[in-house]
Amino acid sequence: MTTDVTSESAAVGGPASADTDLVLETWDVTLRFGGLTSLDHVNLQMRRGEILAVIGPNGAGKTSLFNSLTGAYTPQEGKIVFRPKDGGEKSLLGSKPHIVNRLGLARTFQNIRLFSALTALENVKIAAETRLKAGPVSIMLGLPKARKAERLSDERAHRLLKFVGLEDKLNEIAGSLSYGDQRSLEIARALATDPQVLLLDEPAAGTNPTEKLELEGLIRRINTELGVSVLLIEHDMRLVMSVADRVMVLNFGKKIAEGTPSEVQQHPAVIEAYLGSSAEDAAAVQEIIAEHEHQSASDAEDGQ
Ligand SMILES: Nc1ncnc2c1ncn2[C@@H]1O[C@H](COP(=O)(O)OP(=O)(O)OP(=O)(O)O)[C@@H](O)[C@H]1O
Repeated sequence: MTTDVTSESAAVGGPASADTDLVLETWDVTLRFGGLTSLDHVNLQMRRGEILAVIGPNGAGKTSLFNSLTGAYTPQEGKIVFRPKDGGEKSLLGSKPHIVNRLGLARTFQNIRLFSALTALENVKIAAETRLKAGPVSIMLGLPKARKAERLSDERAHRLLKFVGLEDKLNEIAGSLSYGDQRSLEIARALATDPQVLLLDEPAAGTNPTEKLELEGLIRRINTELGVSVLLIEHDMRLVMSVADRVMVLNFGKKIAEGTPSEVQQHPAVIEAYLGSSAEDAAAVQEIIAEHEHQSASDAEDGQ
């Protein structure tokens, strides 16, 4: 059974309430692979402008949810709706990934997918060019419209690479960059398509502590400076708890809890879900408990 720990639990699974501006919403999304139910009636409500984290033990269904939102998978049941900022709503269920991207959702992947033989700049320019109005013929003929589009995508790529901290590595081959830099490059490339929602699939995986701190700052700046809503899958609990406005927890394809980081980290169903899972997840639960104890100690001090 879903345990909602937000104060707005009545809204879960129902239609968008008039006073909540939801950018992305799912109703009862169910995805099956043969006899395995990877997502089981999942209701997601993402507010415009928020950083929403999706956590859960290995195999909980997090990537399946991302794949369903971005068109890589088509759930057998349910509804997925995106509400662009200029109004209206678009059904995403069954849409092709490039259509979903054009509508305003961009993602990164758990396993980095860059053009590893191209430079950092070229990787981002290719993504920026998907937003160009110039057609292939005008690009081939070098018509003024195409030259202008080329200049704009070049400027955009430079700006974004600076934004993610790769301005000194523009001309380095993507495959030769450090793991952390490749993750930043993937984020720049996703941002080049000008998304309203950015989906980050385990961006901290494989990064060192310094890179994690930089990533934390970057996610915040994407949210506040670029005004992009961020949906984040992450195993690193410290990062999740520090950066997310709200957290949704999946286990065995079901939503088991949802709320602010402090609400979720105190939730028995969340602790229970993580106990007995992989070593990585067991470490995560230790982080949750330690964070909670630290918070309780601070609250006690504040109360004195
Ligand atoms: N293409 C697929 N074919 C068959 N089963 C799949 C497929 N994709 C996901 N699954 C199954 O769905 C379940 C959820 O997997 P998913 O990758 O969504 O979990 P996750 O929470 O992202 O896990 P992790 O944290 O390990 O990445 C798993 O049992 C997985 O084996």
